[in-house]
Amino acid sequence: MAPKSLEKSKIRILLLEGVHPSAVETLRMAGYENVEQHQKALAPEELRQAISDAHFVGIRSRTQLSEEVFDAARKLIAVGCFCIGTNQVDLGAATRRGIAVFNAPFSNTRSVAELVIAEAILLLRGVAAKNAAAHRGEWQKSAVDAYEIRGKRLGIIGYGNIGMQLGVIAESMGMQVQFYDVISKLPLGNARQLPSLEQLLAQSDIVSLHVPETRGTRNMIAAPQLAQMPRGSILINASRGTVVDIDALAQALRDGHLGGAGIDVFPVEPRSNADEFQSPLREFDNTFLTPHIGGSTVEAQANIGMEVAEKLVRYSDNGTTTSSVNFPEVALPEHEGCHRLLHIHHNVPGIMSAINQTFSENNVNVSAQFLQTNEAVGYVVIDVDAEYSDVALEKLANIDGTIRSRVLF
Ligand SMILES: NC(=O)c1ccc[n+]([C@@H]2O[C@H](COP(=O)([O-])OP(=O)(O)OC[C@H]3O[C@@H](n4cnc5c(N)ncnc54)[C@H](O)[C@@H]3O)[C@@H](O)[C@H]2O)c1
Ligand SMILES: O=C(O)[C@H](O)COP(=O)(O)O
Repeated sequence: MAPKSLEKSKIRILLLEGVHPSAVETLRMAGYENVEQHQKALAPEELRQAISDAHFVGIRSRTQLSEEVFDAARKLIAVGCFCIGTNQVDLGAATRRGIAVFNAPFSNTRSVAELVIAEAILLLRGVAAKNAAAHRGEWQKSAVDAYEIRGKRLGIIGYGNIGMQLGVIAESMGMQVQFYDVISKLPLGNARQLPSLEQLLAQSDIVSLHVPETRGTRNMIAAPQLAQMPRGSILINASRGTVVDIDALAQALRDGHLGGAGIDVFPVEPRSNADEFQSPLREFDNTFLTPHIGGSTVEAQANIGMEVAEKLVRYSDNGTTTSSVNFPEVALPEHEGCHRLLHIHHNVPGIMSAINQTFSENNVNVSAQFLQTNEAVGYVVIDVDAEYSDVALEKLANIDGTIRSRVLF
């Protein structure tokens, strides 16, 4: 028997890692009351247990949703990443199971850019080291190696949402902004795109990283790249910990080649605030080491809570996938007066004709149809008269290439 539209009270939502209360409020306002919240990431076994009967899960950057975890998540319909990065989710595994993944691509960008600007100012003034010394009772009043940021060259690696915003703020403070990106990007203000990473590194006083975690960005800043940076320059990384070779950075600081660093993300981060933070960078006074808080402001978290919860609600209520990171994007109208069938299938030829043929053979009256595909999956949404939805859903579920189907009413 084909599955029925679930009552909202039966839709179980699991929120991990202290997702902001604005998410719960947004879900409740939309009628979703069955929400289980955890302030921390769960250990792997606990996670598999907790996710086993969840229809939606909300995570931040710490929870790893691997193939194994998805295997345990038998009822999962969608994942909400209440953050920007989605590298913690095996997107291929989610897609193969017909699980949509959403994130919040904009809500914490300003918070990251502000932190980077603050660190750039304080590192160029030598404040990190002078502050650490003062805490030990040392008085280091001196103008040696203390600079304004005005007129200095800021090199941004990854000119996306955060990189662009950072560039605009930095330019308003008098910095010369240049960037390197794998894609040609329209520069904002007077920013300049440089053709190679080497050029950017060699020509910047401060380098700030804003790339995602991918195979191509792994250790993109290692010993050879650090050597290309001018003596006394500053490195800031608030992107992902895998992007910088931390041992090579420690060596560059030890040698005095770099003037300082601001590092917010680490190759290995403590699982919780109760665990010790271990890093070869702890010995250096001229570094800011922050616990992955680039996006951790009250404003950002509240906005992210609302933004991602709204996306989950829209997907659950009417099938809209706008801004999904792994699903074809379909923005759908209301479906009052009819039943809506959602069909997620492998993107292979013949599926649409099979659907249309079986509907026509069974006299299913279709009032609207929406289709979008990406290279992996097709997503077709079909509005039918209520009396046909049982038979239509059953037929849909049996079409070759079907990953998943459900009905909304
Ligand atoms: N520290 C934090 O708390 C925090 C907060 C938010 C985001 N982040 C991280 O910052 C990253 C960037 O965020 P965003 O919103 O600007 O992302 P974005 O997708 O808008 O921009 C990323 C940019 O990097 C470019 N890029 C990708 N690979 C590259 C490469 N090998 N070399 C040069 N450029 C490359 C892309 O073309 C794109 O322009 C996120 O993926 C996330 O991992 C961290
Ligand atoms: O990807 C992000 O948005 C950041 O890394 C923030 O992650 P967090 O929500 O775990 O702080």
